[in-house]
This record gives sequence, structure tokens and C-alpha cells, in this order.
Amino acid sequence: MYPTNPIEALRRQLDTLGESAKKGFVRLNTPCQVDSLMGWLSVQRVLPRIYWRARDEGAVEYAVLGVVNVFGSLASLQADLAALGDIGGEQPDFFGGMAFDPGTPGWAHFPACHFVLPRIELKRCQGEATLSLNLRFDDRCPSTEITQAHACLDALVAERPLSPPLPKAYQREDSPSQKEWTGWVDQVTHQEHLRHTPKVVLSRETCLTTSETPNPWALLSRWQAGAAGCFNFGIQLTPDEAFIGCPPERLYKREGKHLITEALAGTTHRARDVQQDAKLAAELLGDRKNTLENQCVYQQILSQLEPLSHHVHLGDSHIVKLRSVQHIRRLIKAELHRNVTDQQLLSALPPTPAVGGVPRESALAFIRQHERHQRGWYAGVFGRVSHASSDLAVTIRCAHIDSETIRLYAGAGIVAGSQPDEEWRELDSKIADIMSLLGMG
Ligand SMILES: C=C(O[C@H]1C=CC=C(C(=O)O)[C@@H]1O)C(=O)O
Ligand SMILES: [Mg+2]
Repeated sequence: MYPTNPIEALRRQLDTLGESAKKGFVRLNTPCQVDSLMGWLSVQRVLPRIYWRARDEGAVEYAVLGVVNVFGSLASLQADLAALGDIGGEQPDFFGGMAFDPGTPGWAHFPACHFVLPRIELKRCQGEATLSLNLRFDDRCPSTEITQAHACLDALVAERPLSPPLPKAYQREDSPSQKEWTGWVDQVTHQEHLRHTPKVVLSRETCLTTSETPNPWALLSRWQAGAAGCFNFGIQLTPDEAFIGCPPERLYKREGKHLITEALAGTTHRARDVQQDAKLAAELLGDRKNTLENQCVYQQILSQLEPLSHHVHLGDSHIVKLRSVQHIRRLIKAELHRNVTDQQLLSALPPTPAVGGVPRESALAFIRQHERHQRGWYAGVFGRVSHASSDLAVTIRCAHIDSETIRLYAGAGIVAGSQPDEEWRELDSKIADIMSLLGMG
């Protein structure tokens, strides 16, 4: 269908780029054919490698790699969004994420905040794929920029099919142990503690060790196939390490001044039988402990949005059904005040009480004091930011993978009425999908 090699087509466009085009941000595009974006990403040598797809039906799929710019802070990202917005013309998409708690050391190769304007984008929308090359001429020498762009094109490799991840023998270790977990839940649900800190989301790291871990993109591709209604993300900043996930939770989506966010908290499992499953859902909606978990989230989001927006609307409680769990969700819509930026939203909203707690600082203090594992980018933020629109997920239901270890993370909101054993089982339900893909189900 496309007789020209897409890389060749981009090279030619680059060579004939007129002087007038060399200002601000430039995106060169060519149609291309691709089977699996993850299969393409998996064989590339250029870093970083990033995959992103929002949870909505028909959402655009992005596989991006290399960098034109890197941003290590929200302030620098926002300054660049503003600078490019002032120049006008086409605007880029920035991809990246943030750690759960920038105040703690985090994961070795994952900065507290890391967003990139990628060099190469492979995008698929309604079955049509486009390969793009991004360039910048406002902050650098044009000839150097063109040389670097050529080098990145030269490094691209043809897509190869992903081989399915094979079950392996993993050694499992949980931190905390169930015994420690019980002690923590008892502490958080003690009357005295609840008086000043009504909710703490405690988490567990499950370490699976083996001689050789599966290809993260093959794993994500399989995971995505069974995770309808979830975001899908993957990022490789270093060659032998990846962070992937299929989170059901949206931090926010902004289209111009329209904002959509949500309180997703309160969990039960799924039943095979349809009637039994509906009964579980009805019980969840009426359950005091689970309703309280959700209430803590929407109340804090509403109060954080108050100074930033008007016409804030809280939707009804409803059930979101996923493969292994069902959750209570309430959607929140708002109109942002003029000049409210993504930097402000990303400074105010995360970590929401779906992953942190209420009040935020005292819940974080409990987590910092007790959890020995580093949450890193688990329960942080991942997504796409641009001048016109942004969409970001909360990074739950995720896995950090290096050459010998897969680390799975799950948290549970502890409030008045939480029972240690039930909450421990909730953690297992939350990692059930990925565990079964690994042959550990
Ligand atoms: C913190 C997690 O889930 C949150 C999102 C939905 C339901 C939750 C709950 O019921 O506890 C959690 O707040 C996680 O999956 O690691
Ligand atoms: Mg819960």
C-alpha cells in the first residue's frame, strides 16, 4: 500500500526541509504499516522507549523513542509548553511520568519526574499508522539538529513479531510479609490513629526472581489483550529495565479547559456466575468500608480542584468491572480557570487518596516510616501532556522488570472497618492478572 520505505520518506523530507520550516517545532510525517507497535518498540536500540494508550475505546496508540528534549521537573516542562505555544504552529506531545513520593529515594534509574519530547513517534489511530520525526529549531543549531535526526532514523530497525512470554519457575518474596501487614493494618485502624489519619493506602512489593525475565513488551502486549477499560503504558529508560502496566485509574484528562478526573477506590473480586457477580457489585456499592475509601478520594480531589476551577460536578457511584476485580468509581468534571496549567494540576492532584491517604502528609509519613520497599513510579503518574490536551493515568497494576526480577506492586486503602486478612486478599486480586500471565495464577 505504501511503496516508499517510511524511513526513506522521512530522510527525503528532512533533506528538503526549507529554511522557512526551520523555526520552533517541526513534525515530519509519513504513513507506514505496522502490525504491533510493541513488536516495533521491542527491537529498537534507541532509548528511551515508551508505549502509551489511553483507556478509551478507539484511543490513539503511541510508541515513541529517542529524545529531542528531556524535562526533569514540572516547571521546566511547563516553561517549554508555554515557549512553544507562544511560537504557535503545530505543538508536540510530551510523554513521561512521576514517582509516587519525590521526597524519597525511589528507583535507581527512574528520576522523580521525567518527561520527554520524543525524536520518533509511531502512532496508530483507527487502523492508520503514521511514523513521525520531531525536530526543534528554536533552542539549538539547525545543522546539529538535522544531523541528530538523521542518526536516529539510521538507527531504526524493522518490526519483529513478539514471542509469547513462557511460564518460568519464579521464586516469590513479599514485602511486607502477611504478619507485618496485619500489624500495620491494626495500627492504622486503631481509634487514636483514625482520629488524625482516616485513610492510609498501604502497599506490598512482590518480588519474583528467575534466571531470565520475559521480554517486557511481549508481556505488556499479552496483558493489554486482557485489560479492556485500562490504560496501557511501558517505559524503558535503560536497556535492561522496564516499567509496564495496565492501570484502570485516570489521574485526569484535560481538553483545553475541560477537566475529567475520578475517584476510583473500593474493591471486591469477580464471580464467574453472572448473578453472583452482580450481587458482589451491589454489596460493594452499599458497603460502608468501601464507600468510605471512595469518599476520602473524591472529597480531597474536590477540595484540590476548588481553587483551580469552577462548575465542578461529582457523578454518581458506579461499578467498574475489570478481569479480576471490580471497583467503585465516581467521575468528576470541572472547568478550569483561565491559565491553570498541567504543572498546577500535577502539583496538586497526585498522590490522590486512592494511593496515598488522608490527610496526605500524615498518610505519607506512615508509609515512609513503615514500607521498606521503594514505591518508585508505582502509584505515581504516567501519560501524555500537550498544549491542547493531556491525559494521565495513576500507575497502579504495574510491574518493574529487570533481567532477573519482576517486581509487582499492589496497595489497599485502609480505613475504619478494614480487616487485615481481607485487605491482604485484595492485594492478591489486584495482581492476579499479571500473575496468571506469568504462569503463577
Ligand atoms: C492502590 C491500588 O488501588 C487503588 C485503586 C482502586 C482501589 C483501591 C482500593 O480499593 O483499595 C486502591 O485505592 C493498587 O491497585 O495498587
Ligand atoms: Mg480497597
